[in-house]
Amino acid sequence: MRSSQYDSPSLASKSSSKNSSNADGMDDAHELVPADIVYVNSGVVASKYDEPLFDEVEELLGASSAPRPCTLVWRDLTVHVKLKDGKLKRLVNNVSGIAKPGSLVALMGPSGAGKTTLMSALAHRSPSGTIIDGEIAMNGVPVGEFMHLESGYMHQDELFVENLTVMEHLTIMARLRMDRRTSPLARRRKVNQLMRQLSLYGARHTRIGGLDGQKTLSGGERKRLAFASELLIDPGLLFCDEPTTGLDSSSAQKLMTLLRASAVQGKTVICTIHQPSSELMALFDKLVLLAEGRVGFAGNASGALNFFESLGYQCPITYNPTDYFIKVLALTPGSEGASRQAIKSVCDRFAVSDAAKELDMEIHLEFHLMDNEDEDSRRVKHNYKPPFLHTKIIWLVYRYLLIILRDPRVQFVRILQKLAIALTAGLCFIGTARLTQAGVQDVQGALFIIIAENTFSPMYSVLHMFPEEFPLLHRELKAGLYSTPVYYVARMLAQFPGLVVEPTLFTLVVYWVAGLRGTFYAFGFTIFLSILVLNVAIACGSFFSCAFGSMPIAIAYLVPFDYSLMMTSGLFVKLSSIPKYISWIRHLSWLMYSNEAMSILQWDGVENITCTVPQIGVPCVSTGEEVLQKYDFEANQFWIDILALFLLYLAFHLLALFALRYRTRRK
Ligand SMILES: Nc1ncnc2c1ncn2[C@@H]1O[C@H](COP(=O)(O)OP(=O)(O)OP(=O)(O)O)[C@@H](O)[C@H]1O
Repeated sequence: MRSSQYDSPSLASKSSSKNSSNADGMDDAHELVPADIVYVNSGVVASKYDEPLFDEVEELLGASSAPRPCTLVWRDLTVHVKLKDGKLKRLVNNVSGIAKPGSLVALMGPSGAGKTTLMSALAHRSPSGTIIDGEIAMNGVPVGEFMHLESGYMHQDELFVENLTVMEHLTIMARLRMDRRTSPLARRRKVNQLMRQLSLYGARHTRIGGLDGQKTLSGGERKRLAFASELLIDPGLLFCDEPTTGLDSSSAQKLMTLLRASAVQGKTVICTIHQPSSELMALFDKLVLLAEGRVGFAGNASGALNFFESLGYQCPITYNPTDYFIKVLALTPGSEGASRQAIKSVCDRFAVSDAAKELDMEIHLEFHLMDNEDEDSRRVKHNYKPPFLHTKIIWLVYRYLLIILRDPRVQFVRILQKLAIALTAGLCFIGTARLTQAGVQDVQGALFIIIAENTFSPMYSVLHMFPEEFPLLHRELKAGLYSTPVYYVARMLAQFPGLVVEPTLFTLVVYWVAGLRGTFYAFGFTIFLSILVLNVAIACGSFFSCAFGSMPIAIAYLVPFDYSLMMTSGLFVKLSSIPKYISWIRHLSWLMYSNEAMSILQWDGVENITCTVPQIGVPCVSTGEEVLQKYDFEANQFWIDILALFLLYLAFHLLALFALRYRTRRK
C-alpha cells in the first residue's frame, strides 16, 4: 500500500451517496468525490468500502474490462510550424519524456509555453504545416494513424452538434466509433454506463446547446460529455487539453477525479492544465513543466519543490507551489529579456539534473527495448473493426435529419413561405397562359419563375453550411470517425427529402394556378425538372461554399457567375445573338437546359396559336415549333437537356467534394 499523496489512488462510489444530488442539481447517483478515492497497488481497482465500482452498472454488466496498457515515450522532440512567409517557427524545443500505464501526467506551463503543441504532436494530431523532428513511440511502435484507435483526445474547446441531446450524441458517436461487432445491446449499455458514471444520466434528454430558451448543458456537463465520447472505445491512452478550463473548482475537481479514475483503471492520461489547486495537483502522478517550448522540470510535485529550491526559488509558504512554478517560468511584461534568461537558466539546470538523468535512462531503456524487438512483435495488433461505410452514412444522415427536424416550426414556416410565393407568382399568371401571342410570353415567364425560384434562393442558402460545419468536420475527420466523402454524401442525403418536397410543392401550385399545359406528361416532367434544377443549384452552391470556405467570399464569386448563367438562359437574349466569347457559358447554364426542356414540354406539338392583333414588325408565331425557334430551342433536345442537367449535378458535387477534401487536408 502506497501512502504518498501523489501516488495512484483508485476510486469507488459509496452506495450511501447513490441517490444524493450535487450542487448542480444533477442526477449524481454515482458522483465521484475525492473522499471516495482509495489507494491501491499497481492500479488494481479496490474500494474503501469493499463494494463494487458503480455497483448498479456492474451488477448489470460485470466489471469493465481493463484497457490495453499504453506506454508513450518521446525523445528529442522538436516541433516547428511553417509561417506564411516560409520561415520556420520553433514551438517545442528538444523535449523528452515518458508516460506509463496507470499514470496521470500534467503538462503545465505559462500560456504559450507549447503545451497544446506538444500534446497534439504526441497524439499524432498536429495541424498540417507542422514539422516534427525526434522520436515518439507507443508501446514500442512509432506513432502513426493507429493513434486514432488507441487514444482519445479531449480538446480544450469541445465541439458538438449543438441541437442534439446527450443521449442522441452518445448513441450516434457509439455507432460511428465502436467496433462493428459490438452488439446493439452492448452499445446501449456502454452509453448508459458512461452517462451514469459521468453524472450525465439526469441530463440525457437535455440538448447540448439549445434553441431559444431551452435548458442546455452546463460547462462541466459539456466537458464530461466530451470525455464520455472519448471513453466509448475505451482507449488505453487519453489526452486532455485543459479539461478544467472554464469550470468552477467543484466541477474541475469532479472532472479531474474522473481522469484519476481512468488512470487507476490502467489508462495512461496526459493532461495540459493551467495552475491547478493543490487538491487537484495531488491527483497527478507526474508533472512536466514547460516554458518557451523547453522542459523546466519533469518528475513528481515534491521533486519540483526541491528542484526549484536548489536553484534559489523558495516557494513562499502562502503560495500554491504550482502557481509559484508558473510565475518563475512566465515572461514578465516589461522585463522579457531577464525572464527569458531566467527561464533558460532553469531549463539548462534541469537538463543536467539528477531527475533529468533518471528520466533519460528510463526513456533510453524504453527505446532500447524497442530496438531489440523484432518488427513483427512490435507491430500493434489491432483487433478493432471500424463500422461499415454504410453504417457511418446512415448514422450521419440520422444526425443531420435530427438537426433539420429538431425545430419543426422552421420547416413548417419554410413550406408556408414556399406556398405563399408560389401562390403569389401563380396568381400573377392566372388566366394568361393561353394559346395567343401574349400567352406565349406569359407561359415562358411562368416557366422562368419556376426555374428561378428553384435556383437562386436554394443556391445561396447552402453557402453558409460548410464554413459553419467545418470546425467540427475537421475535428471528427482528424479523430478518424469518417472520411470527407462519407460526410459529404451523408450531408446531401439528409437534405434530399427537402430538396424534393420544396420544388414539388412550389411547381405544383404555380403550374395549376397559372394554368400551364394540362397533360400529365408535361406536368409530371415539369415537376421532375424543377426537382433536378433545385438539386443542381444546391450542388453548385455547395461547390462555391466548399471552394471558398467563407460565405462573403463565396457570395462575391457566385453573384457574377449566376448573372452569366441567367443571361445565357435563353429568356433575356436570343442564344444565337450572344457573342461567341461569352456564349460558351450557356453550356454550364442549367437555367438554359431547364428552360429549353420545360419550353419543349409546353410547346411541342402545339398547332393553333392565334394571332388576332399582329404587332408591327413582330411576326406572329402560330405553332409550338415556331415558339421554340423564337427562343433558339430545339424540340429534339429534350433528353439531351435532362442528361446535361444530370451531368452538371454530378460535376458540381464532385468539384465540391474535391474542394472540401483539399480544404480539410490543408488544415
Ligand atoms: N500555427 C502557428 N503559427 C505560429 N505560431 C503558433 C502556431 N501555433 C502555435 N503557435 C505559437 O506557439 C506557442 C505555443 O502554443 P501552444 O498553443 O502550444 O501554447 P500553450 O502552452 O498550449 O498555451 P495556452 O496555455 O495559452 O493554451 C504560442 O506562442 C503560439 O502563439
